[in-house]
Amino acid sequence: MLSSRSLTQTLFRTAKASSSRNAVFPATRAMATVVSDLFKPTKYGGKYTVTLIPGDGIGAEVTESVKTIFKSGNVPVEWEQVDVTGVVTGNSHPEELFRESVNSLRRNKVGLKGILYTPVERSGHQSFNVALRQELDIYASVVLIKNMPGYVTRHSNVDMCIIRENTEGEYSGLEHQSVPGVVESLKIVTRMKSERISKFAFSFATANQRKKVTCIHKANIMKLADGLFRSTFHEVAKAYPRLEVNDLIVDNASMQAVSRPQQFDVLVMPNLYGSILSNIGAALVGGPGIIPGCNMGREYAVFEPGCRHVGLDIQGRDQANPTALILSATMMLRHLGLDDHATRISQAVYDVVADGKVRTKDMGGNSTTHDFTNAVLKQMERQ
Ligand SMILES: NC(=O)C1=CN([C@@H]2O[C@H](COP(=O)(O)OP(=O)(O)OC[C@H]3O[C@@H](n4cnc5c(N)ncnc54)[C@H](O)[C@@H]3O)[C@@H](O)[C@H]2O)C=CC1
Ligand SMILES: O=C(O)CCC(=O)C(=O)O
Ligand SMILES: [Mg+2]
Repeated sequence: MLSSRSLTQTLFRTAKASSSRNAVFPATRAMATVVSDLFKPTKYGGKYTVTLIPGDGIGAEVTESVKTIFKSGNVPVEWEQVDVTGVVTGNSHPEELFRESVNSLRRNKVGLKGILYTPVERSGHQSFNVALRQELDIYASVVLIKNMPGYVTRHSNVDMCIIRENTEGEYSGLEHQSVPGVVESLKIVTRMKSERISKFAFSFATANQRKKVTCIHKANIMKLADGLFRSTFHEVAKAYPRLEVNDLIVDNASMQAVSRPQQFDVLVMPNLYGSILSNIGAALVGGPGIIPGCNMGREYAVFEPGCRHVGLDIQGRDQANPTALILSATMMLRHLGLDDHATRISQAVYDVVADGKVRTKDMGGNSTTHDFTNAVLKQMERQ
């Protein structure tokens, strides 16, 4: 097994800024440029087998988009699809399918995933999304928040990377009612996991020629838990004297993110703050439909939309923006060393968005998921 040192050294080695056409959205490329000597997924018959979890809500529709694009682009990937769902109905066996998805990911080491629904009201139903991250120890969530060329939003020049501890913190799932009316919810923070995610963030920043790493916390209130996260971060920072380092309380960071997001470069934080800031960040540059993401560990990598939205309200309407999943899929291709395929597809997506004629509703247009997919296919043919 590779050490976490070799992991972070090999993970994200690429230039942040580039004027080349293929680097229109360089940060996404940077995030995804994973030198694939890390997990060495196996090719059978010239193809990689990748676990595919479409997920609930809009999952089936955006997954279909990716499948169509991969097929048309002759991408050497064979899907092993597991239709695990968080929606509980009378006849389904959600636990069995969940186990099947974990086993498939253990075999293949790489997965592409939509989002699984977690009912708010139902007690005793743990989030499969969270359980998957914990079981596979895919501890680093990486989400890039960057303006898409040609798509104008309130802020320009936003380019920040949110690195989020993915396996503990507020998502530990340890809650109990001590006596009726009194609930204790445990937030677990460990030195080991704080150190590991901090090292990941610094290595990522170094490999991508980024300048600054900011730790986000609430150590003024959670003095022990976030205090440990923050002090561990500063301890790790000593090994990276070339990087500018600071820390910020999460409340202030949220305000700064909506008023002056350009000040942020790489941010590292505990689990829940990562979820909230990823959502704030998405809103800054175009919404959850365009933000790709990945979950990285020492042995496995699972790529999924960075904002992790289910989209139950628009399920089955051909309305979802598939960009977030397509770009997550191109990150996965770079992880597999299939850079040419990745660039061809991601460039087509950026061109379609920049052109502005085919845009889904969330981006102010009237086009359907199918329209967008077809526009990407046409653009790929033109290249
Ligand atoms: N409710 C759940 O089961 C889960 C929730 N979460 C977390 O909770 C937060 C809130 O989740 P929900 O309330 O379920 O949000 P949601 O899934 O209802 O999404 C919020 C809004 O964004 C829209 N949207 C999302 N993805 C889109 C796309 N690709 N194209 C077009 N429109 C899109 C949806 O239609 C919806 O109007 C998320 O940020 C996520 O991190 C994460 C996993 C599961
Ligand atoms: O899995 C869920 O239901 C919620 C998880 C979440 O908020 C996230 O992954 O950002
Ligand atoms: Mg979330």
